[in-house]
Amino acid sequence: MEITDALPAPTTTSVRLGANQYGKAEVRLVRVTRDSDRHEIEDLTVTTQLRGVALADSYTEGDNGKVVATDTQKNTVYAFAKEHGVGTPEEFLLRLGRHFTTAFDWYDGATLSAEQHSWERIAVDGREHDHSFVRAGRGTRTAVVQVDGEDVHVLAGVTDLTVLKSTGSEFHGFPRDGYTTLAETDDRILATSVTARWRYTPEAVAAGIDYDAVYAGVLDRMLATFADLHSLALQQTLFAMGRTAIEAFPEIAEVRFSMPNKHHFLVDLAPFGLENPGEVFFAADRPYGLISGTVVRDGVADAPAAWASVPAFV
Ligand SMILES: O=c1[nH]c(=O)c2[nH]c(=O)[nH]c2[nH]1
Repeated sequence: MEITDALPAPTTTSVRLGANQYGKAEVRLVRVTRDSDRHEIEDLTVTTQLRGVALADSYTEGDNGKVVATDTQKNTVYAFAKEHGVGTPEEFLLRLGRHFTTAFDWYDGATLSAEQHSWERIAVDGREHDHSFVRAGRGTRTAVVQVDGEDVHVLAGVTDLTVLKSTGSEFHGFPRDGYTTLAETDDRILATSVTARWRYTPEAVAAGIDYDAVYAGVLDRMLATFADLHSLALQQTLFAMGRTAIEAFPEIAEVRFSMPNKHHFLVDLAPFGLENPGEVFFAADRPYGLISGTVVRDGVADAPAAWASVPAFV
């Protein structure tokens, strides 16, 4: 049998384009308002979806004459954040929706959606910090108990403790080679999602620990240190956060951290005739720097059994 015999006979099947829409999904927008030393941050994930019968040709013929590029839609989100501010997600989306459907009158409709990521100011000594924030919810508390023969180890911790400071962070002085493009900076956003686990000393475990109180105290001190330390690198912030926990609580033997460096890139608004002096950022989700480290109280014995099967660093 020849191969051609196996092909179906030609038919008169016809197809048509059904419902469709297109746009940019999950535009990560962070807007810093820095009119005074007390910064405000607004953080949205925005999705634009545009529709119109006139768009059919783009699907059926490859005719892009009426296709406002999804890249343009993304730029519009950032430029509008600069030009008009953000405000409520509803009003921000209304502005975008009106723009797309009036500036390009062939669009019959649009679906604009947003998730708002809520931040609270970090409180330091009862005072709300001007430019350091923690995601509402303050992370998830974790605990591990290891029984190893007669020994009992207790690890406490937190994960997804997402923090951001809109200034008070620099990064420079790093080696440059032929592959280095990163610009040195003396003012950047520093943001991370802290995973920390701390081990209590066996003596403290035996004597009894007010686990709730230490957990709350460790979080308060770590957050205050994140807020107050003028950071030269996330590595430096990590060490200082571990140090403050160990200094404040004699029950703690060591702290292990994993901290993704959640990069925020300044959006280049110059092509749209707009300046961007540290106000509108693209919050990238990957790749991210991953900074891990352990801070250890001098003089305490190592306890490898405490960490068995617990990832040292995530
Ligand atoms: O705080 C930082 N530490 C790094 O090691 C690093 N590397 C990088 O590209 N940016 C940063 N930021």
